[in-house]
Amino acid sequence: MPQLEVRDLSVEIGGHRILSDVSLTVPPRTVVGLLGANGAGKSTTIDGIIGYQKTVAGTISIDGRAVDRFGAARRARAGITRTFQDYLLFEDLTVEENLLCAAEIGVRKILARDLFRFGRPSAAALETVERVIETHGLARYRTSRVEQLSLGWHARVNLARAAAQSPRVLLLDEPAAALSLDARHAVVDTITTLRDHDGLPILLVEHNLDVIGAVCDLVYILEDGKVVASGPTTEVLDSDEVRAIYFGEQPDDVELETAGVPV
Ligand SMILES: Nc1ncnc2c1ncn2[C@@H]1O[C@H](COP(=O)(O)OP(=O)(O)OP(=O)(O)O)[C@@H](O)[C@H]1O
Repeated sequence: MPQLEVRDLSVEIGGHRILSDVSLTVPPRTVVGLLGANGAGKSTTIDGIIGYQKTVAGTISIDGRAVDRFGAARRARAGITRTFQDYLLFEDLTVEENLLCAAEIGVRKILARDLFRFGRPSAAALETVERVIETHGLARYRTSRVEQLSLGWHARVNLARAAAQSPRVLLLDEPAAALSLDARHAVVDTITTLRDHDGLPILLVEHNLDVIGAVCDLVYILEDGKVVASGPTTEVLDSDEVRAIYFGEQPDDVELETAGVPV
């Protein structure tokens, strides 16, 4: 089972240090929350891991295999898959077709732009799509165009599409942002399935503490581009130090609702 290891990752943008020596481990079958106030460096960490953001120092490995010298495309082929806060689904294609595109990319180790080269879907991709539809309860919407679906179902399809790519490591960037309570529950269900059924290591950037409490086994707290606390979720979130740093409030004076961003 794969594990993601990030050691001493540092990023500079325009001469400013944005991340300083960020280290984190995402074990298999584990959801690790990456938390912090706006501007703490969460998205930059994800961008650094996928190879989208140049790093000035640090190592990244999957299951002991270093990938930090790879470009973004090769890291994707090595199994690092991310989702975006903007879902970037193909709205005019069906759920099944969206999943098929992702599955084909995963099976053939190609980029999205190369999809048009292949006339017929591969048997392996079709099989993957069936598995994902079944696992993530998408059967009744398989032939619906994504544009016909509610925001909650967009969120589910977005996560299922990542699963269809057969990742070895999943990086989820605020999958529950701007969703209703019901839709957030759907996201929690889907992430739980990705962890328990697919056994994936999952790094989750999230602000909503209900979602964090429901799915994160471990959390890391970032502040000004540095890890300032880490450990089991309740232990970290309940510590006076983290409550003071992260919520900007005094101990015993904190309502655990949101972490700096409106629900
Ligand atoms: N391309 C860029 N140019 C200049 N500064 C940047 C750039 N990208 C990020 N930053 C800065 O780096 C810091 C970290 O940004 P980042 O987006 O990683 O934070 P975040 O924790 O993901 O915040 P949010 O929760 O708002 O998404 C911020 O101060 C941001 O302004």
